[in-house]
Amino acid sequence: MALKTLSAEKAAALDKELMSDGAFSLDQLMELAGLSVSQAVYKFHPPGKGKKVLVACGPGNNGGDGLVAARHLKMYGYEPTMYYPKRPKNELYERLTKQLQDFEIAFTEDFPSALKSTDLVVDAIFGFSFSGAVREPFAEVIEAMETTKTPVLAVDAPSSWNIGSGPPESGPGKNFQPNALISLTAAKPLVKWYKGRHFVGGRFLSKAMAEKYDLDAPAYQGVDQIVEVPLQDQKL
Ligand SMILES: NC(=O)C1=CN([C@@H]2O[C@H](COP(=O)(O)OP(=O)(O)OC[C@H]3O[C@@H](n4cnc5c(N)ncnc54)[C@H](O)[C@@H]3O)[C@@H](O)[C@H]2O)[C@H](O)CC1
Ligand SMILES: [K+]
Repeated sequence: MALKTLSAEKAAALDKELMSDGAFSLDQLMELAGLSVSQAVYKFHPPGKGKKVLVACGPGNNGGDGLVAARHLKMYGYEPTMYYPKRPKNELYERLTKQLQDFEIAFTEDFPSALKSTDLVVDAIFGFSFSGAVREPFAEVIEAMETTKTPVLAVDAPSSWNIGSGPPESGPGKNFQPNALISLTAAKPLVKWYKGRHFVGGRFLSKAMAEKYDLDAPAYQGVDQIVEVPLQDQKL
């Protein structure tokens, strides 16, 4: 079965529609997205494999998903450390950051050093609104994720990849191949170039909305917020 994907433009339009006609707030969508990310971490890298998780957050909502996920990970018994170098003045992100501080979650400004002692990295730097060449300080972070032997789980997209055409032809991210990916709402066309384990999450799509955007609703089981996509179904 071919996997149906959502372009960057359609993903942005769907996001907007969920928050207008769909009557969701961004807080709700981000909470569900981040909860899905935390479940994907648990499935891909259960605490028994190592509890230290370095969560790299970018300046937009992809970074917001990382902030939410970290709070849930702490609840599950992980020891998250946050790398969050660009913090726009935004009430939602500020509240999520305050929650993490209250949960005594550490923040670092030195990604390369933190990477040396972590068991897993969550890449929540860029999602479907990324475009162009990576600007600092994220270029060096992407280069570090590209070469590390530590497993990396990417949120919605491997950061630096073009949503439609995959890894960049040159520069940071050219050889970035995360070990796990959680697509939110639906896979993006970049999954064609992706080789690792793949989860889908973001369990907030009505049947009508899925049909309107020509998406297959994932077969979520019970209380799960994620579904794993078998490799053979990843063909586009
Ligand atoms: N419906 C859903 O599936 C939901 C998904 N969510 C998550 O939101 C992101 C998309 O968030 P958005 O704020 O639109 O953008 P990004 O986080 O991808 O990035 C924007 C951010 O990055 C900066 N930027 C863009 N290009 C570059 C560059 N080349 N170099 C440096 N910086 C760059 C830009 O200026 C912005 O600051 C989606 O992927 C999901 O993860 C929601 O949480 C809920 C609903
Ligand atoms: K990402």
